[in-house]
Amino acid sequence: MEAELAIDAAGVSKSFEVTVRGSGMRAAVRSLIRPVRETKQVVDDVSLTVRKGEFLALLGPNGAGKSTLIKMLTGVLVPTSGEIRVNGRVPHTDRLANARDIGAVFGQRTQLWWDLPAVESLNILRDIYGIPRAEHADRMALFSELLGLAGFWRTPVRHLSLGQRVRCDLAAALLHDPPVLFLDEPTIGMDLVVKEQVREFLRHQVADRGRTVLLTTHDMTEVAQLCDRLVLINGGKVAYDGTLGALRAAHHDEDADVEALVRHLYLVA
Ligand SMILES: Nc1ncnc2c1ncn2[C@@H]1O[C@H](COP(=O)(O)OP(=O)(O)OP(=O)(O)O)[C@@H](O)[C@H]1O
Repeated sequence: MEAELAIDAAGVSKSFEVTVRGSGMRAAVRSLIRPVRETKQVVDDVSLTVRKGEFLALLGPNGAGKSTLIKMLTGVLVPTSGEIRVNGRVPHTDRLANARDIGAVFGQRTQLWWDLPAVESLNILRDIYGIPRAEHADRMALFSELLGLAGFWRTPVRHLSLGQRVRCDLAAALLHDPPVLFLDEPTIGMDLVVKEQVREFLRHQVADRGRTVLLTTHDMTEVAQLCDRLVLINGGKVAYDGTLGALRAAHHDEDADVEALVRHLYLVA
């Protein structure tokens, strides 16, 4: 892998074995007695390289295969075929070392302990990662300031609003200072002011801290504001890989609305 690549995926595919059921009671009973299995191709021969310090948007319609791809890049899922290197490692075979060098936020699901205040989860993560206390205190102070956590991080996670909880998840993902950050719909459920605060935080993470970020989102304003490059997945395949500028140029419209351009890509891909 070239030294400047944070992520290098070559010909990656993922399929799942699923049970096919017809509709109606009779079909449901038949499927219990003799289930019909079929292979569902969810990610199909995806090749993708991401340079260190790049802010990449991974876009695509619902069910396109984005989360499945991220789960393979983080080592949660094993590809059916193809090769993945993240920070030079194969994520699913070197999970422990990989976990030290990546952070991940899945907006729909928390990684924090549900019954504990977020600050306690962050303290447990400090011990798991072996972060020196002074470093931990500095990062906590910074995250508290930039993400506005102090107002609610002593509340049990289960009592937090979605937007509050995801901000705590972001702090947890970055606590061990990983060079690569995976964000799967991180601003879901956030109000306008908090969204802007989180975007500013993410900009700082890339511009000042040099992190590599791979972001999936359905919010095209976010993409236009944050990302250097868009990779669009449709039906498990890469349908577009390039900058927003190149996409606009291809449409001969420098001011074209990013949402309209991406919608067009969804339809033609
Ligand atoms: N474990 C699984 N078993 C069977 N099918 C699965 C599994 N996980 C995901 N899928 C299917 O794979 C497809 C892609 O799902 P995925 O979650 O990767 O999509 P996505 O692009 O992240 O969508 P969204 O934008 O809605 O979050 C969907 O059709 C989904 O039902």
